[in-house]
Amino acid sequence: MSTASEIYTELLELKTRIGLEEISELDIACKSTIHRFLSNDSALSNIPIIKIDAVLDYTYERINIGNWKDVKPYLRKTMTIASYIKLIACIKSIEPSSHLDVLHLQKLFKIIDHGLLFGCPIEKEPQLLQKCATILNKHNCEQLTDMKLSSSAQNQDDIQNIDSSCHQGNEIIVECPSMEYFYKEHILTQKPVVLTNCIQHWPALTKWTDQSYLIKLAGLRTVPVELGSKYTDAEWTQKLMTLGDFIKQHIFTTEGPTGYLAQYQLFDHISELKNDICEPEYCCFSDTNDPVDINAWFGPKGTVSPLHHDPKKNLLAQVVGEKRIYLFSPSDSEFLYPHDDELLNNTARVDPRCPDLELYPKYKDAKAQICILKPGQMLYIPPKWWHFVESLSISFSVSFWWE
Ligand SMILES: O=C(O)CCC(=O)C(=O)O
Ligand SMILES: [Fe+2]
Repeated sequence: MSTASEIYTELLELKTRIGLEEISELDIACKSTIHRFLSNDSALSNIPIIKIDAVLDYTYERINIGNWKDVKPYLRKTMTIASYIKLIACIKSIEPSSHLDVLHLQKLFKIIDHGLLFGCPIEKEPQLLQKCATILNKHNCEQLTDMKLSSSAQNQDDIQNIDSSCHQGNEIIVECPSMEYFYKEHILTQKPVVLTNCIQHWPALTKWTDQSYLIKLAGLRTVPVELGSKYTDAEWTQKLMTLGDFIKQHIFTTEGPTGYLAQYQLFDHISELKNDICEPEYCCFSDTNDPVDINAWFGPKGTVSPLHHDPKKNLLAQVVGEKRIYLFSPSDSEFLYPHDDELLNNTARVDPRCPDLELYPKYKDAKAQICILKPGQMLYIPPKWWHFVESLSISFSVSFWWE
């Protein structure tokens, strides 16, 4: 295990990758704090943490005023750079010959994750904060193995123990189709399909069934979690917590509100996890050069994504556990009673598990395709197809959205 001073040295090497051009619009006082750090090795000891905190507080406030999409990139870049400086300053304040303990690591990962959640990549080193996290992880993985889980055997069983009487519905399953077949039969015709045998090689398929692997790799990392049974409920909310706390409080207990790490770009945040998955080749059938949006969906048994549709093509890969999915064609929209509200008009009012035919009589004309997605399978959901997703066990899925 490395000493604080060795880690400090390694982290400091990344400093040369930071340029000031990208934050030239920044307020002069903040800029001078950052500039002092960048221009002189020894200057760091002269910058009290309180000054860096002031830059972080100022930037955080500016970022959180108004609409997220209107935030100026220089503010989010400042958040990234100031988080890096704070990280360096914090390590510098630890006795150089000592080893980092869990409390140190907790504090340091909080700084990195705050920067990743509110900042954005800087040009010359888009992976700046991810690299810092990798450096800390590499040197200190042993520390994290001690974080014991209070998992009961029963909950572990939850991963595998599915009611085998669930019928397979009327979906089609195709074994690893050729690129040509998939393009002609599914992309062009916009027909959903369950694909088997396409992701068998993913390390995630074996690694992620072991929660202690996720805890060891990323237990101290902060992630956003949705709380509440579904996003259409009034009491639904979101919270930031560490992945370790999420696993302990929401994966291995059934008390309290359902927690769902849903629709989150976890692989941009924790880059080590990306090595466990692989972007499917079918995503190359694209009309743009935009990167594929990869999202994680990790939760206990009983998470529900209400009936909704998305604008992009989607391959939903099931890694751990099973999900029941109801699909409806876009031509069934009028039978599903979409909300009128602009924010929710891609979401239907009907719950296909127990449709209220008095309230929603036209639902009787809708044609559901139901499938149970199993580990190692991938469901292709064409753009605008309605889908309702319920987890039947502890579940980890990865979605690939592309245009
Ligand atoms: O798995 C889920 O809960 C929902 C997935 C979904 O809606 C999607 O991938 O677009
Ligand atoms: Fe969706």
